[in-house]
Amino acid sequence: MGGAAVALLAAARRRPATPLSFFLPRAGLHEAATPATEEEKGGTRRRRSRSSSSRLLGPDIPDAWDQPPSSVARPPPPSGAGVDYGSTATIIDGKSVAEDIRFQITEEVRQMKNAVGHVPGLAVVLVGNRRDSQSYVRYKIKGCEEVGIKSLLAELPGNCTEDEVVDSVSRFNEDPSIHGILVQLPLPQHMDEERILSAISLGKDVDGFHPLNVGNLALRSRKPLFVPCAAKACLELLLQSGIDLMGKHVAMIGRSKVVGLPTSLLLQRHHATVSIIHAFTTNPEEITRQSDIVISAAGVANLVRGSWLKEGAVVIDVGTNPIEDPTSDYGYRLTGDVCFEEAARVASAITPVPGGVGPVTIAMLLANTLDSAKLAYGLATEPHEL
Ligand SMILES: NC(=O)C1=CN([C@@H]2O[C@H](COP(=O)(O)OP(=O)(O)OC[C@H]3O[C@@H](n4cnc5c(N)ncnc54)[C@H](OP(=O)(O)O)[C@@H]3O)[C@@H](O)[C@H]2O)C=CC1
Ligand SMILES: Nc1nc(=O)c2c([nH]1)NC[C@@H]1CN(c3ccc(C(=O)N[C@@H](CCC(=O)O)C(=O)O)cc3)C=[N+]21
Repeated sequence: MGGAAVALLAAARRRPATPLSFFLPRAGLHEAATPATEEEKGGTRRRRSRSSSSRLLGPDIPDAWDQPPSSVARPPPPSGAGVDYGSTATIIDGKSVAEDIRFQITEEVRQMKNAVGHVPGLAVVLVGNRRDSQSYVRYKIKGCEEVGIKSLLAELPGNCTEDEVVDSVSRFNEDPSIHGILVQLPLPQHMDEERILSAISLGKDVDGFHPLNVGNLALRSRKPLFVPCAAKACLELLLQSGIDLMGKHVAMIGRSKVVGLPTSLLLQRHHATVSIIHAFTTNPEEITRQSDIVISAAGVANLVRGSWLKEGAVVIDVGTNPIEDPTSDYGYRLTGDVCFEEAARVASAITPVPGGVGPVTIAMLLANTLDSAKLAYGLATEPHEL
């Protein structure tokens, strides 16, 4: 049986800059299934890209570690209304990439059901009632439904105890129909995130946040069972866009466990030269301006301006930031870390928000869950190549 999305990474690694050919014959089907975006409907269709935390400083670390400079949203750039930005960048279509991955997963789930009589199972643990977390969990469950993966949701109140969360994780650890467990982050402040994430059985850690999976991702001689989904999504979008990473200079903005750290590690496994920018970095613009690829996961709207980019750079915008928008039904809309209109004038390719990294992150969660089930049912003997 062919690998899931992860196998794509492997294929692309062997043949860098080569389009991922087994997706291509489905172009017709894809066109039929994908409704036109608002932009496309408006007749301004852009080119699609189809070609394809541990204490590092020891115990005497200053308190300042926990008090980064305030990272509030930057003031928005001047309104772009009516201005011709002369955008030339290829828009990397994450929705379409995600759809292709889900198609492949659906087929593999069907084959699994025929072969062993079981489908993969994902359990999601949601603590508290943050609206953004509830939405993200909904997307994950909807994604499971679309590809035939069984999903279970454990919802706990925000004032529950840490032990109750660990108990919930333990029950899923023991359930043989569950192959992936995801604890939605952030957890309420009174909880020890590290303890809860470490309670997830290594073989079911489809988020890839277990310290052993993170450590194995960092070590060249080792292979993690699972790589965090947002990191895989960034790599997938770059590789599917035909971008060869070997020797490329990548600026990674953010160093969190969820995005920045694993992405920087995965990029190094693909032989990129990685500069990590964080809240204490004094010269972020200088670093990004020297970079062939800029990946931003700071959670700060409008952080990356057009002037931060080298001509022709590739921009992957992971940031998903709600900003007030009285014209929207909900009173807010999502925007990335990158000032899109400015960046699109300078970059050669860029991911939009929404519709860029996000949908691919969800698809990667489904891929990791499928991979876990394959290992559990003896349909694969070791993790995919990264
Ligand atoms: N599209 C997707 O699939 C996903 C999107 N996201 C989005 O990505 C963004 C980041 O998420 P996450 O990593 O969980 O967030 P965290 O808040 O955990 O991490 C943010 C990182 O950005 C750094 N940072 C903050 N402000 C600045 C700044 N002004 N300049 C440079 N670096 C800065 C921080 O530095 P320091 O370490 O010094 O504090 C930190 O390393 C959010 O918008 C989130 O919603 C997240 C996951 C998936
Ligand atoms: N244990 C855990 N694992 C995670 O992977 C994890 C997490 N906790 N906590 C929160 C962050 C955030 N995250 C996103 C996933 C998908 C979209 C996504 O699909 N975004 C859509 C927008 C959807 C909309 O319109 O609301 C898009 O960009 O097109 C966004 C953000 C995963 N995270």
